[in-house]
Amino acid sequence: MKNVKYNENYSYEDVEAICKFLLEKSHYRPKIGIICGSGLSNLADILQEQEVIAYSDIPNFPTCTVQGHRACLVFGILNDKPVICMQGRFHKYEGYSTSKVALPARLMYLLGVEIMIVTNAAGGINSDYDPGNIMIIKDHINFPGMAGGSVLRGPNDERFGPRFPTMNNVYNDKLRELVKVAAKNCGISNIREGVYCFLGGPSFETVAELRFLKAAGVDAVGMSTVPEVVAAGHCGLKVCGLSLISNKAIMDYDTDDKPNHEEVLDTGKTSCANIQSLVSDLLRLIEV
Ligand SMILES: O=P(O)(O)O[C@@H]1C[C@H](O)[C@@H](CO)O1
Ligand code: HPA
Repeated sequence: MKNVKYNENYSYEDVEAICKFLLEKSHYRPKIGIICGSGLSNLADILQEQEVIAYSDIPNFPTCTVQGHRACLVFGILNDKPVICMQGRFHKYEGYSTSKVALPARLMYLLGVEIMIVTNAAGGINSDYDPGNIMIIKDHINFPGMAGGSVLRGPNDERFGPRFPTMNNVYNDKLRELVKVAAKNCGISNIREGVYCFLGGPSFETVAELRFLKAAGVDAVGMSTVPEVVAAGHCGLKVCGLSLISNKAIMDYDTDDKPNHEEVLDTGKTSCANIQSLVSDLLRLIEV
């Protein structure tokens, strides 16, 4: 068990101090930020002229407790654009405070990032989805948020954003269109677009829960991303969300199949090249 601090609150000044540390360490001033999901840390491997900083070397920065999250922050160049890439996120189910889960988005905002590309591994609920498919997130259902567990719960610091931010078009429509163009350019034919549902985890869903989500219009289910997206929308970042369908959700009682984290990580390995080329071409297309 790592010696992890779970409950610290990250005030504006705390995020600012981390930002200042990074700006002193790196000459990069990225306008695009990437968060790598489970098993997707190798997305950062495509950055050139890398400056890698371990989370453990950043004062007052959280660590990752989940396998498949490398816990490094990578600055570099992708298709001539400076980028910051976080190899590992902080999930609510790890026991972290809401402000810690919001930290990646808020840090990117203070660093001057304008576009946040957020990735995750997710279970495919839509019966047309197969492991290895990439789903462009069109919208989300924030189950914990709908029940009072929003990442924005608590006193609002107006320096990050307003008390009542809109989430309309939070998954920016222009970026979604660019991903489709990039997919075509890369020969990725099985690109999907759908609704991602955030659940608290860490247990995988029951068959009854999955059937409920399917009836509610959910295409893919996961345990992350939405808190970061809500925090990003709060501070006015444009967001592009990509789910790698790592496994098919098991909606049947008559099977011994079970979802598991190893399968999630394995799909990350086998689909890495596709995600890398997609994100790389997306960056070429983005104008910032
Ligand atoms: O960080 P992400 O959402 O990519 O990770 C998913 C959700 C759980 O953390 C884990 C389950 O295997 O993968
Ligand atoms: N359910 C929830 N989260 C997930 C899954 C899943 O099937 N796969 C990857 N993350």
